[in-house]
Amino acid sequence: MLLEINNLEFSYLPDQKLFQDFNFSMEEGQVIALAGESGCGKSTLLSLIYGLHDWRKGEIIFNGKKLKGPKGNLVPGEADMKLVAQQYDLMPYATVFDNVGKFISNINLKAKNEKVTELLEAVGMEDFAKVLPKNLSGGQQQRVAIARALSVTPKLLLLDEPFSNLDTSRKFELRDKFFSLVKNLGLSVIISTHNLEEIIPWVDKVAILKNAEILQYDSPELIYQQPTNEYVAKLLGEVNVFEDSEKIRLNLDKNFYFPQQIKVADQGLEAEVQESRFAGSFFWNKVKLDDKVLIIHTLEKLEGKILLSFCG
Ligand SMILES: Nc1ncnc2c1ncn2[C@@H]1O[C@H](COP(=O)(O)OP(=O)(O)OP(=O)(O)O)[C@@H](O)[C@H]1O
Repeated sequence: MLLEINNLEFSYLPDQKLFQDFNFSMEEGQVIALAGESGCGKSTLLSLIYGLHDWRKGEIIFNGKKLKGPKGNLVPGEADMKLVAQQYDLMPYATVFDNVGKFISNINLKAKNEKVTELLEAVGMEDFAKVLPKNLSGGQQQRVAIARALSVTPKLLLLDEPFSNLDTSRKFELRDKFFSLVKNLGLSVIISTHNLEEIIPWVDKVAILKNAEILQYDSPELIYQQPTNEYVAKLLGEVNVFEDSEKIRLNLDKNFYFPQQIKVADQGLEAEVQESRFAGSFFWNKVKLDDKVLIIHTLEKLEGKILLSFCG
C-alpha cells in the first residue's frame, strides 16, 4: 500500500466538525479521483496528506513511513510528494522555464533543458518559456504548475482541480498529454475534481466525499453501475432517480438510470415525448412516463409516443 490513512481527525476550528475517524488507502501506480460537492473537504484532504496541517488524531502512513505533518518537516510538504494546489505558488520573478526547472538539478544543464522543454510541450506552454507568471492567464499558470509537479517524478502527485481553469479545447489536449505522461512514468496520483466525467477514462478508482466522509470508493464502472445514493449518482452527471415505490411499480432493477441507459425500443414502457433538443453528439429529450418526467439521450430527434427499455 502506498498510502494509508487511519482514523484521522482534523478540523480547522475547535468546534468545527470535519474529518472524523476518516480512513482511506491507495496502491502504488494508481490514479484516484476525489470527487464531491464544493466544501466537502477535497482540498483539505490533499493538504493533510501533503503535510500542511497538523491532525488531531489518527495516522497517515506513506510508503511504509508514518508521517508527522508540518512539525516533522523543515520545509512545508513531504519530499516524495508534489501538490499542485488551487493557488499555483509559482515564483513570480522567475520565467516559466525557470519555474518548471525549479526542482531539476543544474549538474547536467543539457539534460535539464531537454526535460523542461519536454514538459512545456506536454502542457502546451513551449512558446511561453521566457515569460513571467504575472503575464500569464490563470489557466496558463495552472499548466506551468502541472509541468513543474511532473518535473521530478514524485512518488505521489496530488492535484487540486488541475483542469479547472482551462478552456474546453485546451483541456482535452492537456488531459490526454498529461495522463499519457502519468501512465508512462507509472505515477501515483490523487486528483480532485468537480467534474468527474472529464477525467473518468483515466482513473483507476473514484473516492466520493461528502461532509469529509467517503460515501463510495470503487472503480469507475462500479460507481456508474451502482452509485450508493442520489448524491453519488448526481456527481456523475444528469441522472433519472426512481423512488423505491416507482422502481417496484415499473419493475426496474435499480434506483438510478443515466440518460443513455434508457433506450427507445420496439417493446417496453410507453412514454410521450415532451421536448427533443439537439445537444451536439446526441439529442437531449424530456419524456413523460405516466406522471414521471425522464431525461433520455438518443441519436435521432424524437416525437410522439415511444417505447422505453431500461438497461443496466
Ligand atoms: N482555513 C480554513 N479555516 C476554516 N475553515 C476552513 C478553512 N479552509 C477550509 N475550511 C472549511 O473546510 C471545509 C472543507 O473545505 P475544502 O476547501 O477542503 O473543500 P473542497 O471540497 O476542496 O471545496 P472546493 O471544491 O470548493 O474547493 C469547508 O467547509 C470550508 O469552509
